[in-house]
Amino acid sequence: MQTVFKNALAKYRVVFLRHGESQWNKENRFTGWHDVTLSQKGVEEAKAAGQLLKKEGFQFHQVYTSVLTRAIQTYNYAAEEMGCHYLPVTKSWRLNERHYGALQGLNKSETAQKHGEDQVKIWRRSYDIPPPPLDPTDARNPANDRRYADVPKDALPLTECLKDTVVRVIPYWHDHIAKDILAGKNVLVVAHGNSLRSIVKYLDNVSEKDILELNIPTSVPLVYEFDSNLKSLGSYYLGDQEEIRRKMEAVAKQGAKK
Ligand SMILES: O=C(O)[C@H](O)COP(=O)(O)O
Repeated sequence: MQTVFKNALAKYRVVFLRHGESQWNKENRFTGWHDVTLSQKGVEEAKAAGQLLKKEGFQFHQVYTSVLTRAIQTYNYAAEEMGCHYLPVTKSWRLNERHYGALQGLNKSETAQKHGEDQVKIWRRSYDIPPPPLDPTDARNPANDRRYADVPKDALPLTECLKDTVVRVIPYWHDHIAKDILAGKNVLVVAHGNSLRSIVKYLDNVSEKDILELNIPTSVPLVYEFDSNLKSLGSYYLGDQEEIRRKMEAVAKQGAKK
């Protein structure tokens, strides 16, 4: 079974999926490029996303993930449910979460307690204000991680604002993902809250002000439909809309004081 487009003018579509809850999402810690695994709840969320995509008749030709374990695991658990482990999976650092700089590892509520909720919202959601950077001598500098050995050193971040994330993600969208979609492939992109916010900002031309309020829930398939020129005709989340609203609100509240 193949699902029909919601918009009668649509020619293409893509499905985006934020990874399921990770161990550090569970502990409410800034994660960024730190590599953590899914929590048990995250595993269940990933499986549920796979079941939902299967039930709705989605079939894919090509998958993209970041090079972070939580996104790769999410695809693997979802693929188990969809019976599509055979699909080609392209992994790129360009789809990684936004680098959270020196905030990585800190608890979000405790950080709000210390620096104020407004400051934490700026660090989490502003378009062009990055969190404090990692010291280049910090062992967590991505240059020390062999998974980035092929990435030019000057492209590896020590912190990123959303604008920086847009700069690394959108060329990848054009050079790889969009080309596959235009070639008629059904594509699934499994990535992260902020790498997906950067794509949504680009596709829907969201203003720098409005992007502040955009929160992407864990492991809920987000479907975009496009016309023949890959212009967005709208998007929708699959699943129980009330539950999805609650999940988005929960993401927004992670930066609240205890
Ligand atoms: O990197 C992280 O901490 C999360 O995955 C995304 O966090 P945010 O919703 O606080 O930006």
